[in-house]
Amino acid sequence: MLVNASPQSSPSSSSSNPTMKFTLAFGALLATSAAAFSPVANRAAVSLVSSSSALNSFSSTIFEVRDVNFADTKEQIVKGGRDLFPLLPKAFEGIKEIGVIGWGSQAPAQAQNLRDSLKEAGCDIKVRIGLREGSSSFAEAREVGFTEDADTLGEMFDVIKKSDLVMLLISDAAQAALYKEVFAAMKPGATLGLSHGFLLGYLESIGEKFPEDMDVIAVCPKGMGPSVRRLYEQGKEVNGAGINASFAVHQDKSGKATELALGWGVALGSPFMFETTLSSEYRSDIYGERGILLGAVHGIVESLYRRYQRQGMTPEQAFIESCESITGNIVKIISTRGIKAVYDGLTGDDKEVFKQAYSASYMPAKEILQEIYDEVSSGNEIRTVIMHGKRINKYPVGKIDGTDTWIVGEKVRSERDEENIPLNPFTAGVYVATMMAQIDVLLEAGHPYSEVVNESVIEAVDSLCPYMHYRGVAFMVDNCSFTAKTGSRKWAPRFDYILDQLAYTAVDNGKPVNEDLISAFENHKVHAAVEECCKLRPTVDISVGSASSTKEIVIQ
Ligand SMILES: NC(=O)C1=CN([C@@H]2O[C@H](COP(=O)(O)OP(=O)(O)OC[C@H]3O[C@@H](n4cnc5c(N)ncnc54)[C@H](OP(=O)(O)O)[C@@H]3O)[C@@H](O)[C@H]2O)C=CC1
Ligand SMILES: CC[C@](O)(C(C)=O)C(=O)O
Ligand SMILES: [Mg+2]
Ligand SMILES: [Mg+2]
Repeated sequence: MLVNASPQSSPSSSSSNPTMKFTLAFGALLATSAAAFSPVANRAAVSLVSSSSALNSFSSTIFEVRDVNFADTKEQIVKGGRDLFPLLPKAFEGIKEIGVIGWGSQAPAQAQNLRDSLKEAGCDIKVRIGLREGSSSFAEAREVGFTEDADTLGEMFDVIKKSDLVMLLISDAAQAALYKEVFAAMKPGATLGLSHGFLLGYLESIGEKFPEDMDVIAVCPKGMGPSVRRLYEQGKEVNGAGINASFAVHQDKSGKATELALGWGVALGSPFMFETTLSSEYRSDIYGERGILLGAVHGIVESLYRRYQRQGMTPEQAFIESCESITGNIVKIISTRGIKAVYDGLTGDDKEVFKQAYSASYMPAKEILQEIYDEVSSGNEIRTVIMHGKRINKYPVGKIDGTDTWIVGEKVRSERDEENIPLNPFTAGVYVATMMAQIDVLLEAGHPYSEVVNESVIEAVDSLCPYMHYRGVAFMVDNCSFTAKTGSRKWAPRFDYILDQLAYTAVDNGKPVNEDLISAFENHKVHAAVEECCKLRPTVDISVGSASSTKEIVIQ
């Protein structure tokens, strides 16, 4: 968990004054025109890949590439499923050793899923874990069968040297600090595999690139590590249960990079894979986790919990009407029937309350969300994460569930009557407005529906909120990446304050409902896209409560 990843100490710095170089590079990034921050515009700028210079033009000779209509847009996807495991030997052709580097949230899940899937497919590929010397994670990796004796566990650079595919799953801040050594250790012809676009964002910010003689791919699960493992295990009973993943082919020297990326996604158990670029991925991912996935939902719950008590509810009832209403009712409706079903299910006064809350919350939430998107696109948020990595030894991340809200919440959870959790229409209006504002910012920036819906809807309802429901907010946030933990802690209070200060006061002062906003919501194209995405995966309630070989992080 601890990183010491300062740009100053980075071996990458070629300038005699690395701090200055870092600052100047970000300055240059900020000075670039707004158009260049659009993922579509940026695609051309960063793409070194001939075959995927435009999205939705990939092909595969191994997996079926399907056209789907997300709202009014045609996109290409590859559907996953265990029935495709027999195709894995072909997709992983030429790969004999896979090095999974790190043991945070993703690595335990991805390494175990890959090992199981490749074995089931009859592939003779070794999956080996690489960790920094002295890492406390050695013991945890051994517990699930990766051992030095079997030569499936070792020091990270030793593992990197032997691997044909290096899955770099150490924290993003550590990737930024160590990338030069990692590239230098990789053997000729090996592929670099990422689960995030962060490293590209960092390299661009300092005017550097990936070495041009290697394949660079990413498979980015749109859900936290424990859910990637748990749903994979459930997929043994329900074919196709899993976490969707985006994939990016950034460099394709071998001509085999797309097949390998798709094979990796299938082996993880993803119900479907959709194409992105590293640039589009890091913008949407870093943004989404600061928004409705983690930061915004935390801020919404805190602000509503206080509001409902001010209105006379007991702390327990206030928690039920805020947090429980979201995690135990609203997200379940969204997961099975879509966002609009929450609204369609309301009648009479409840519908009016929803409209008031929605109409008052949409713009304040969108203001913060747009600010987050701009901070990510400009490189500022990447810089925040790297600077946080530098401070972390002195100021470790603290617990976020020691407050009254979450202590009361623990009691409520222990006494919960799952069948009778209310759907509070005010809570629903605030939550849905924030989700819609997040969707609109991404669509306005040019992200494809597949990315927008996964990063704003499916991940929230299928992967993250179920953990907040059963284990509380800290469990949800702290099983996410270091990048996400940093951002959620930074932005949650901004949502809390702006909703309290602007949205709830507007309602209390009798501001009329903005009918244009409501009509835009009712007729939004995203509803059709959500419906289509949901058809592509079985509706499975994640078994968060059951025992599993999943690593789960609890900060003491
Ligand atoms: N969390 C998630 O669910 C998701 C994460 N991702 C991406 O996956 C990647 C991995 O993230 P995640 O699994 O969350 O892990 P974390 O961000 O929590 O990072 C933890 C891992 O990084 C290692 N690490 C930290 N500093 C160093 C260092 N200086 N040298 C070597 N290793 C170091 C830790 O080692 P040690 O074990 O020794 O402490 C640990 O294994 C990131 O790119 C992230 O953005 C993508 C999708 C979802
Ligand atoms: C939502 C957080 C995440 O992006 C994720 C689980 O996908 C992360 O960085 O952990
Ligand atoms: Mg993330
Ligand atoms: Mg993510």
